[in-house]
Amino acid sequence: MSALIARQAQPTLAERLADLAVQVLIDEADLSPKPGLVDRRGSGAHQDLHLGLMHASAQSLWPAFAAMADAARSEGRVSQALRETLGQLGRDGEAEMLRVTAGVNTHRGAIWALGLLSAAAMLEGGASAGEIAASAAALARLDDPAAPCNPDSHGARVCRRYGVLGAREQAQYGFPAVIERGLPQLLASRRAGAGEQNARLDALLAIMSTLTDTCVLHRAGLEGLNRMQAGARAVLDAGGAASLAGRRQLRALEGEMLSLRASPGGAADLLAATLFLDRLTPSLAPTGSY
Ligand SMILES: CC(C)(COP(=O)(O)OP(=O)(O)OC[C@H]1O[C@@H](n2cnc3c(N)ncnc32)[C@H](O[C@H]2O[C@H](COP(=O)(O)OP(=O)(O)OP(=O)(O)O)[C@@H](O)[C@H]2O)[C@@H]1O)[C@@H](O)C(=O)NCCC(=O)NCCS
Ligand SMILES: Nc1ncnc2[nH]cnc12
Repeated sequence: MSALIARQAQPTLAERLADLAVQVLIDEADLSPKPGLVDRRGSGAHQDLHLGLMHASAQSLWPAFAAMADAARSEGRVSQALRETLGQLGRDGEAEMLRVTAGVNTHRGAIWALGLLSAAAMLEGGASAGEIAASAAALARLDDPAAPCNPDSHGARVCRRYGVLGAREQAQYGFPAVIERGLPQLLASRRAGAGEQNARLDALLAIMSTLTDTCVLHRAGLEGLNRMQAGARAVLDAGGAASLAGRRQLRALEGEMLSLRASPGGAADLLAATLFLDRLTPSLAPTGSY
């Protein structure tokens, strides 16, 4: 093989970021047992979702993530022009997702979070998770005049009704659910020897314990949100997913979520964002690999 062909076969950084974004979506979907969510065991609280659809949806988003990271490479800094390009690419990604899933919303929140983080990771090569999240926040705070205002999205409706902050603000504040909850818990549970799957479940529960997840509010109201947060805290207080007592609490939480039809889709997206930053930070160096 000629040197030229060998060089062309090397994935670009934008392609590696897209690989990683898709991989963490698949890892999130596969992680089991997750309360109320689609996982390897089944569809959780959903009628129209299943694991194969989550995988197909994740794969369909690769071009959108690669294009967002590539746009950030071309622009080289946080700017209004980059924000507008990302908005268009995000909407194109959503359209492709809806085409592949025949209209089911599988990953709208994930496109938002991982799209911004992929672009920010490209801008902030070699930076810490907090710095990448801060750069994503700066992008999210810029207005996108071309964004269609949808006052009837589930998120917009419950934010108005309950006066809470949703996916938009989570990004604008620098992903506190990821930086202050998910990532520290993932690292702490790993350090305590929980095992990788249990550490990821603990990270999800840490996010659920404080997040105003608009998916849960939309389906189960404030009572559902309070029960989700308290139930997730109870699992962690009992020793986490790796402990027998924690598993008992996790089963109880799952029963409650299913009886309320509640699904923490926003927390699931932020777990994917946690896994993205976790795997990205040590590997952004030019020689690193995912
Ligand atoms: C700014 C946007 C995020 C749009 O926000 P908005 O709140 O108006 O819209 P929603 O349609 O509600 O989408 C927000 C999704 O974000 C996830 N989420 C929820 N709470 C939080 C939170 N506190 N923090 C972070 N993320 C959160 C959640 O996504 C997951 O749930 C989806 C399923 O939800 P839903 O459709 O409600 O599903 P069901 O209950 O199953 O419906 P029914 O069965 O009852 O019908 C699933 O997709 C998960 O991903 C929320 O859904 C942003 O999207 C935007 O403006 N995009 C435009 C493009 C752009 O500018 N992009 C920039 C670069 S990427
Ligand atoms: N595993 C999952 N189940 C249901 N909704 C989701 N949204 C993102 N991940 C999800």
